[in-house]
Amino acid sequence: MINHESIVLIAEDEENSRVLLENTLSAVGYRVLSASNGQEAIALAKTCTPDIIVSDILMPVMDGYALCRCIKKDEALKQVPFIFYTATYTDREDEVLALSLGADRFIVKPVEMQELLRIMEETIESSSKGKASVREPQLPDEQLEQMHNERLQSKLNNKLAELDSERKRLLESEQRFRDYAEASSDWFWESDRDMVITKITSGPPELLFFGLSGLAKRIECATDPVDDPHQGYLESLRQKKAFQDVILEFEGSNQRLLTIRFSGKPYYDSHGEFQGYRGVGRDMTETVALIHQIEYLATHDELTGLPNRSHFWECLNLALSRARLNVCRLSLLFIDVDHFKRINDTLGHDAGDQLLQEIAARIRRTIREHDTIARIGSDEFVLLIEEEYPSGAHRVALDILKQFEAPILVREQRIFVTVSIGLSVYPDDTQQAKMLLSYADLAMYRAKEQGRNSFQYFTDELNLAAHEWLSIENGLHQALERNELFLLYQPQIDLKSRRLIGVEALIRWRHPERGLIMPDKFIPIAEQSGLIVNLGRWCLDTACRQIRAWDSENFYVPRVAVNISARHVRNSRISEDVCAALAAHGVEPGRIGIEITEHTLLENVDTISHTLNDMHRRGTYLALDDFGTGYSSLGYLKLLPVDELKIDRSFIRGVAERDDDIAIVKAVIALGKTLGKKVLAEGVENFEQAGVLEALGCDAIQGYLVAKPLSSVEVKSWTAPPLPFEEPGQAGTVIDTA
Ligand SMILES: Nc1nc2c(ncn2[C@@H]2O[C@@H]3COP(=O)(O)O[C@H]4[C@@H](O)[C@H](n5cnc6c(=O)[nH]c(N)nc65)O[C@@H]4COP(=O)(O)O[C@H]3[C@H]2O)c(=O)[nH]1
Repeated sequence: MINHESIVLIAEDEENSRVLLENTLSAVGYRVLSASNGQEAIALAKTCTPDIIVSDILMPVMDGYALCRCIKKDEALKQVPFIFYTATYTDREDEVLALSLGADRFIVKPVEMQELLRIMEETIESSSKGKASVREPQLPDEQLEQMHNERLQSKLNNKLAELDSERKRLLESEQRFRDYAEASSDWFWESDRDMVITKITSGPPELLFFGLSGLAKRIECATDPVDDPHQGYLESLRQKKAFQDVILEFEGSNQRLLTIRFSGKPYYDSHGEFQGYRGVGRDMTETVALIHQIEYLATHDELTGLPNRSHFWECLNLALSRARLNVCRLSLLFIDVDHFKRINDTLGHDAGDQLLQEIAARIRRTIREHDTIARIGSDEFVLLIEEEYPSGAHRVALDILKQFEAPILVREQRIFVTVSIGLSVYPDDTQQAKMLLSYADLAMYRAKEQGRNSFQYFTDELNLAAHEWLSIENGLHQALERNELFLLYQPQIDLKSRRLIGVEALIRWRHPERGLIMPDKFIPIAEQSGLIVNLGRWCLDTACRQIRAWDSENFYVPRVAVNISARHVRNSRISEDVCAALAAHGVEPGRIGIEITEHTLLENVDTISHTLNDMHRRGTYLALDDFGTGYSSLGYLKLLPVDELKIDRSFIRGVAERDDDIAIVKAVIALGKTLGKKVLAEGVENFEQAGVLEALGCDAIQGYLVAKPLSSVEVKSWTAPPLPFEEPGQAGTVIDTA
């Protein structure tokens, strides 16, 4: 049984072990004295003699062996039983030394606490009852000292060997990581806690001192915000989370665009404080370029560099979606080289390749940047043309045919090549991509049947329209040269005075074979081909010449209004063209009027306002034609120097019967009055309409009631319609003029 007065002295430097022993021994009734080394233990033992000493061996200042030797040399303490309790000095030699020093027991950790308690109790009991004699040192002190030193040396050697092997292990591990790092194309970077990159092992030097969040601005944003890498990366930084394989584009030195793959994870100090990010990066620029090259090779024809058949399908489907969305036409041109096989067989394949490259280059020359060209077979090319009128496509077809008028030089031989072209048009022929291609292919065969070196549309109507279009376009060039064009003049009168205030010049074409052609047949074609500007100049010149001629015949026409197309107005030289015509015939500026449609104004208001102001400043009278059909912004109307609003014929037709037409006409007249502009109604055909317009306060009218378009001679014998505007025997319409 433990004597409750028993004092145990523990010598142990390792705090946890010491506290464990203290608690255990106190719990079973020992009075415990604790020391963290031999020296402290001696001091304690001298003040209060313990009943037993339990000591570790490896301790700072004074180890367990030295403690035991001191105790055994001390007359007052040498009978105190001594137990070594060790975890490090565990060799047989250690036990021999311990017991030789006079220790009672040598216990190697770990040992069950119960077992330790039993041994301690047994040792105290035998020493107190004198059952066992006090253990004395077994060897002379010098020998013990030598043994002690040997043990220490041996332990030191062991420790050194251990440290050495640890160092080797660390070196090996470091070398391993260095090898990994050097073998890898990744580079390493580190940021400070402000997320500024402060270290980088290699990689783009521009990254040094760059903020991590700043890099996000350089990330290509995905179209889908759900997997937008930009946002994900920034969110990781905000939450100080790791991020992996973020792809970003970075402008390196010489403005070279680099693509970088970037991964990082936060790191912390021993207190868990965030210190920054560490990570790896990799230059992906070459890989990305390679991917692009692979993509390019997969989608392009090697010989000509044009998109290949599979890529063409993609382009076609995309173009069809666009055409559907923009409600416009899409023309597909199928181009096949005539007799290519024969040429190829005769010249050999290398020459054939050269020929195809030149053919591709010539076709490419005819198209605009946004048109698509592809090579879909050995001698088959396709072209996609997105345009409202198929005329654009057949002009391109003609251009292509023209490109092959000159021979191709291959190996110093002049080779004459022709092509046959088939055209199909979305949505006129079909709405399906596959059919569009087949129809163009079929049309191309028809072109071959017609003798090659020509083009054919898939449908007869388009074929006719296209050829008609072309014949008008070609004819117009000659019409200008051969004086086939002439002007008619339609009088305009003031409603109050019934006097002639001017005439509108309307163009006509006397075609040598087709007879008289009206402007709606050829003006849109002239617009498309660009001839409209020449036509406009011709009209201005003819109108001025006519004014001068009437003047010389003593017939006074105050003003001649000329229709000018949008294309001509956009061309800022219109102002000079007017001046040139006036100057050529000595006509005052106010006697020429320019009519532009409301649509022209709306589509180009910013670009043409300068031109209009210029013309107005020089005295030209400006009228806005077809007014009411384009919903002009009142803001523009106020700012632009327009003198007259011409109410469109479509509103005048119903002005005597339809409430809505009356309302519109009334509103336009009110608007004109408010803005200080004259209002002229066009297309007035009967007395009723004229009466209503007069009652509503319209300034002037033009139309069959006043006169049909007349020749310059007829104008001279024109007389104003009778006053008032009532058909004989008919009562005037009652209208609310409020
Ligand atoms: N039903 C009906 N029609 C009437 C009446 N009074 C006049 N018209 C017709 O209405 C058109 C008025 O010309 P616009 O609105 O400028 O419309 C013109 C104008 O936009 C364009 N145009 C005519 N001449 C030229 C020109 O020299 N240059 C340009 N760029 N366009 C021109 O062609 C369009 C058609 O000209 P035209 O066939 O000469 O047709 C003329 C004229 O003959 C009427 O009471 N009833």
